[in-house]
Amino acid sequence: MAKNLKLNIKNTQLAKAINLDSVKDKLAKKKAPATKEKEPAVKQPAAPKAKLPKAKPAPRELQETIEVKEDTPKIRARSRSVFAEPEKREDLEEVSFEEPSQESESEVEVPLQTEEVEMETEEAPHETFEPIAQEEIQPIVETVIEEIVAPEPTPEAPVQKEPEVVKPVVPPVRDFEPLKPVEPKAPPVKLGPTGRHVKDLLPADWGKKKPLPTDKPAPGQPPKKSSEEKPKTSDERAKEKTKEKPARSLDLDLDDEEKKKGKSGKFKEFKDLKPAKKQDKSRFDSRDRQGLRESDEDLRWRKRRHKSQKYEIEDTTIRPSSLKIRVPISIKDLAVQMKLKASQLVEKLFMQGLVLTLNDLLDDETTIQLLGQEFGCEITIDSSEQERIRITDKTIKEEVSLTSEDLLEPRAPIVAFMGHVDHGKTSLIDAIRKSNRAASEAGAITQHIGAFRCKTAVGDIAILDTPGHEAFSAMRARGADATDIVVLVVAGDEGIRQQTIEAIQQAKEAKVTIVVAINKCDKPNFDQELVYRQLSEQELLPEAWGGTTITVNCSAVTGQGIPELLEMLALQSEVLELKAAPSARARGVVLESEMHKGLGPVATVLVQNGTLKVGNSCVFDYHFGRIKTMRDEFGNPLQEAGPSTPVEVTGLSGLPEAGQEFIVVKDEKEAKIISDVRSQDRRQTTLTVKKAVSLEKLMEGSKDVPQKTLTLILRADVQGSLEALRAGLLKIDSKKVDLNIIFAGVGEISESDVQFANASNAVIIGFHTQIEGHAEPLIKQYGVIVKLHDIIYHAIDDVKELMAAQLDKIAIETDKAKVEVRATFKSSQHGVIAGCYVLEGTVNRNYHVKLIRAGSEIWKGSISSLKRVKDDVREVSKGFECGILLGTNDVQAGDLLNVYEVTYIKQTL
Ligand SMILES: Nc1nc2c(ncn2[C@@H]2O[C@H](COP(=O)(O)OP(=O)(O)OP(=O)(O)O)[C@@H](O)[C@H]2O)c(=O)[nH]1
Repeated sequence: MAKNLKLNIKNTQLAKAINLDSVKDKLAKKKAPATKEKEPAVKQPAAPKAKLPKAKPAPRELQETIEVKEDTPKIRARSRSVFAEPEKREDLEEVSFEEPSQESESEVEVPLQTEEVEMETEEAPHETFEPIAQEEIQPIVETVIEEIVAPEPTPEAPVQKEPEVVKPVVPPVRDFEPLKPVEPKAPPVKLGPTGRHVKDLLPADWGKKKPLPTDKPAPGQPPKKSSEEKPKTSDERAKEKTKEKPARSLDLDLDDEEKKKGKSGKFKEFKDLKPAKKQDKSRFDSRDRQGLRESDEDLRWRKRRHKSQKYEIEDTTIRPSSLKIRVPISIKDLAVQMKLKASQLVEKLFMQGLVLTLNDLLDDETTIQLLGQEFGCEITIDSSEQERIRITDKTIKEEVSLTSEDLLEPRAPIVAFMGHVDHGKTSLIDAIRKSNRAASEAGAITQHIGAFRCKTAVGDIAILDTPGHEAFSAMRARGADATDIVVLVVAGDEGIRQQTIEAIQQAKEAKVTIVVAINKCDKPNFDQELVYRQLSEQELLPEAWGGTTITVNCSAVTGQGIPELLEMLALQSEVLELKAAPSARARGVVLESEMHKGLGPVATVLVQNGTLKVGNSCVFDYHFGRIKTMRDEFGNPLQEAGPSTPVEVTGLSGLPEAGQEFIVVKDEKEAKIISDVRSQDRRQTTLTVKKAVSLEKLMEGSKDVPQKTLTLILRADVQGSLEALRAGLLKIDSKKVDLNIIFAGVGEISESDVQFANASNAVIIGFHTQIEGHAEPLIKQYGVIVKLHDIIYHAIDDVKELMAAQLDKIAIETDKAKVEVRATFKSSQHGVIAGCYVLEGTVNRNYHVKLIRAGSEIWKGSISSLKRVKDDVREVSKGFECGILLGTNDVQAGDLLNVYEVTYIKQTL
């Protein structure tokens, strides 16, 4: 207690002294902040003077104190109050008694108006001193004593007030600003809405590097240095005023160095290199106001980070250690999958002796796997899709042979009627079907493959009527492939002809049973023996002659022998043990296809195994479809078609080619996948073939390349006719003219066909088709040649003529007369005129002349003018004189003129 009392007394005395001093300090602080070291020295001598009876002279002492502490920075007093020890908390209390109005005034002052602040701080002591009388001071002292004597002074109370006092003194320092020593005498600054001072938001060199153009030195005064021309910040002004030299910013140091070094200094050079950047920095915009502007250091750091990140991305490319790919694959695609550059693969392949480009295809598994090993990647070949498309690898016969006997049932034979033109195939089928198809056929030639299912006395027969003309060889071959039995129709009055022989060969190649129908037995010149002999020559020895070949004499007109023929077919069917599995998925072959205007692609298919149902999803080689409708040969709708049934189906994605196989798959998606894969493979194959062909042509080019080309566009009503036409045209053999079919399609000749023909200078050949109404004006407009035919060999002959027309005509020279030049006459108008005498023959003015001098030809050309005396004449005969004007003036007396006629003839293919 005693100790506490003693302390209280001391504190009381001190408080009295400090009370006065605090007033002095308060005034002094506003004038100049004191240093921390000097403060005790100032305060302690003031303490004994701070007695209450001697309160009156206090103002004078204060005045003296103020004078003494004039240079003492005010901030020291305040910063001390913040960090003061607990026993010196009186100072803090004093600070709390400072007039808030003055603090607030100084706090709201704008730093750039430093002069005004200084003026206020200088005048403040006078203003404060005069109104503060002794009476006013006394109660303040008492209050202070009471507070200090209080039994439990709360140390937090002054601390809570500290931020209010200190906050304006210590300016907020931005991270990117160079740290500056806290300026003791820095005036309170005004903060912006962002909590930062405007100065801090400005670039460090803002306002320093751009002297105002109007800032010229006053007359008579020395010109200011560049550094002096810069607007001074409040900090600089404070430094100048206190005449202290604290650590300066980097910019100022550099400026000093620049002054020392002159214009050749490094800093100067740097500034010169980046003037634009400097100019940008001097801008002050909303980004600066919001504190979003990045400093140079920030930008440099960002660049460094960006660079390092980039490097890391390149360096950390993750390459697969194993891959599963499909073959064939292009080098480009393989590189993408291996995360490599294509050039790297090309380089490795080159090292292995393979010169390839990016788009070349790799299909050799070993090469691909070796390539993968070079880059540490294990490559396996994905054959799942290849297996998928191999669903038709097994033939239908193989598939049936592998089917369980329980599932197999006997099926109707598929019979193809083949033979020479007009030997009576269609008539014979008609006799069987009791229908008459031949009457409606153009040129009495069967142009389309037909398919029928006939009910006969011996059972059902599926009949294919194949065309007889040679152009249909391809179709016939396909017909033979799809059939079980070939009925070889031979007219008994004519015997075997060329196309009969072809049909025999195709049937033999297809290993199909042959039954010979010797037709037209009703004719008087029917010769059975002749046909037997010819058959035996073709290694088809008739049964009648001890062979195995079945022959039947018949007549389509009278119907003679037709039942025997059907019996023979049934017998052969039994021998062949024709069976199929109706419960299996349907498989078969496309016989015909055409584009129907309303139905789209329509195909005639022959079901060979299984049962085809409406709604089945099928793959037609590289086309697919879902069976929408199904009809028989009479147009009757069907819901399903069993083995050996030809039907017409719709719902296809495209127009399948005759002879292509079809197979039913799980669903439409599966069908699409398979057709897509097949299309892709086909494209690649086509590209390879084209490349090879072009290379071959290139090699042949040096020998004999056709100089002329006839370009064609083909249109036919159905796919079979189109192929037959194309096959017939491609058979035209010519070394002089090349035939180029740029498009072949089913349907009418359209506008686009005409435009295409015009663009490619092509001729359009229409076979069993017609021209669309809109296309006709275009044909006239462009002058495109369009040839329409219903008979295939007429179309082929027409094309041959067109090909021949492409060839240049051959000039043939025929000697007509011999003429001697006996004199020459010069004409100012025409040149030299030869005065001639016709030795032999007749000279016509349309003839040509060879000028012979001393046995050699010196000129060759046409006669420009032929005259008798002064008259132009058409001809001059032997023994007459005439004047001949040639195309040359080099004519002399004694020259001979060989007169000849030039005629042109067409070349043949
Ligand atoms: N006398 C007689 N004439 C027949 C007989 N069969 C066919 N013909 C005639 O022979 C001609 C040709 O008959 P088609 O049935 O068109 O002959 P095709 O073999 O089908 O001819 P392509 O369709 O060109 O292959 C027709 O005029 C028939 O009338 C027959 O048995 N006796």
